[in-house]
Amino acid sequence: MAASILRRSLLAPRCRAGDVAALHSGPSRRRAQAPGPIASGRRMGKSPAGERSVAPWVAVVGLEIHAQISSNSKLFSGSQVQFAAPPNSLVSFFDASLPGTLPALNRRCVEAAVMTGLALNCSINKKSLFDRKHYFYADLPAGYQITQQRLPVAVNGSLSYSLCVGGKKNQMVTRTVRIKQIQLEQDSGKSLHDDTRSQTLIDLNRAGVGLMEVVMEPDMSSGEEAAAAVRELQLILQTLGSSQAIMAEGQLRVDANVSVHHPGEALGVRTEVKNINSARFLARAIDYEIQRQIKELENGGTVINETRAFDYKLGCTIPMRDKEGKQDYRFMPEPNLPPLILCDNKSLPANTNHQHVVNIDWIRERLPDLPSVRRVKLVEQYGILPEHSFTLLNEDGLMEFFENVVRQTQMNPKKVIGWILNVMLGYLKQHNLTVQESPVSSLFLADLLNLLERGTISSSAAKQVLEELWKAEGKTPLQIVEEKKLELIQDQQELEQICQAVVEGHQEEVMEIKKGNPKVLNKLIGLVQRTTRGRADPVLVKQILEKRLSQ
Ligand SMILES: Nc1ncnc2c1ncn2[C@@H]1O[C@H](COP(=O)(O)OP(=O)(O)OP(=O)(O)O)[C@@H](O)[C@H]1O
Ligand SMILES: [Mg+2]
Ligand SMILES: [Mg+2]
Repeated sequence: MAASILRRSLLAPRCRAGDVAALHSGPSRRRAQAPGPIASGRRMGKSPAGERSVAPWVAVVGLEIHAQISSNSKLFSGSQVQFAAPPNSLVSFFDASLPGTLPALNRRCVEAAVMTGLALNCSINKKSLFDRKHYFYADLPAGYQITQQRLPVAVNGSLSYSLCVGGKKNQMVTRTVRIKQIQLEQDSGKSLHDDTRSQTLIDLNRAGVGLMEVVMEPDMSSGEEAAAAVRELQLILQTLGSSQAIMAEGQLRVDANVSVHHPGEALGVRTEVKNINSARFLARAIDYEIQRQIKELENGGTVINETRAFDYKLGCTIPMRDKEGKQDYRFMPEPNLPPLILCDNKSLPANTNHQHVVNIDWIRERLPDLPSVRRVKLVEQYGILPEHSFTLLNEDGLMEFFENVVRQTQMNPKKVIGWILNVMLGYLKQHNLTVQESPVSSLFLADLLNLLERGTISSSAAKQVLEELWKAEGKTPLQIVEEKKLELIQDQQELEQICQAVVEGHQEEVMEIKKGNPKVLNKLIGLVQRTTRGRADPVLVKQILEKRLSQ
């Protein structure tokens, strides 16, 4: 069984995200608990029954995530930070490394890193240091990046994330990945390759922008887990406001370190897939890389410690030529920046100007509710399912939309969530719209649900009204109901007549019901609704038909 799973996955030209995860066993695990095995074909000799036993592989994944700090200016200079500005329009002398320029640390960036560290359960170092990391690249004018290598601002944290598992993906499990450290560092510039002129142009707008590098311990074991962890981190950063974390704008870039080994043996050699800026591609890149390494090792080859890139068009990883071999970064202390000293309530010097210190406790007291807390509150407050609370938070603006509707309608939140997730979200996805772009406002949806709740319209009529509301012509739900005459028919006599006509015209169905097949009744109810364009009161219709058919 295990071997057959392996064969299938090795033969598949591309890994499907989830193939590997499906082979893992066990709940959340720390590193001491080895990640679940992946079936492999490594021959281990014959078992007593004469079958060849197979040693499984274990995949190990560790992420380094660069999050662009949400700040108006850069980490060490006053230049503005702005996406898609004209090239080289946001560059100070310091960003261009002109001699004689000096770094001046941006307080906002320090606060963002402390806030993020606290939200990720890290210890915040009251003293941290800046270092120079040297490498030569055209978009790094100084020849080094200022980072925190020896003593970063935050260490030893953890991040809990949830994902769906099981054959039908209907079971949610929560796992934890340890955070090794969070360091402050500068971003580099951007190289723009002009193939037609065989030129490379440099844009330094991004050079010196503040980044937080979040380094995770190698506690994960599949692309799916990594994608779920990154999504949770993204939500946390956005909740804190420490990074906008928009992946499509390069504000959250992930390097995925991947290795495989046999259980009980030392961790394998890792490769590093660089600069992935989509959760979906991250999952695909990791799962591809795991299978590639297993295949390589099973064919007698070796895995080399190299950096690779993910080609999303081909769905595979390829070696990067620019950083082959082990690089010597010649780390050295940054001589132009003193140690970064933070304080807390206890160590706050007397008579200090608050502008001149960063107080960890002050930041801790002002942390907003994190996504995990918000989800629990949503479940408790509205009685919705935990998995629905995930969807509400995962879709940008959906939770606010839901809460606005709930505030303005008498409908039970448990019913409202169905309309939001099944009807609204389905429509938005189908038309590739964000919640903010929804043609139907929360107020109009609430009005519509109120009409339904009060029994003014049926649920099928409500769907028709929604169809009209998508057109965004400014008409209120009530106006649409009146114009299209969609009010619920509750007149007993009128409904009796319609039901009678349906019964008379469908004698075969009537016989079926009388023979004891009650399901056919729904067909007759459906026919009444078709005649009335969904306006008949379904409760009354059912009563009338049941009475008529029992005679
Ligand atoms: N055997 C392994 N398999 C998979 N991942 C690993 C393994 N060993 C370490 N890692 C992961 O590799 C990453 C190492 O990141 P770190 O920033 O410490 O070093 P680096 O990659 O050498 O530096 P750089 O910041 O220059 O990329 C961590 O995320 C860690 O979890
Ligand atoms: Mg790193
Ligand atoms: Mg790395």
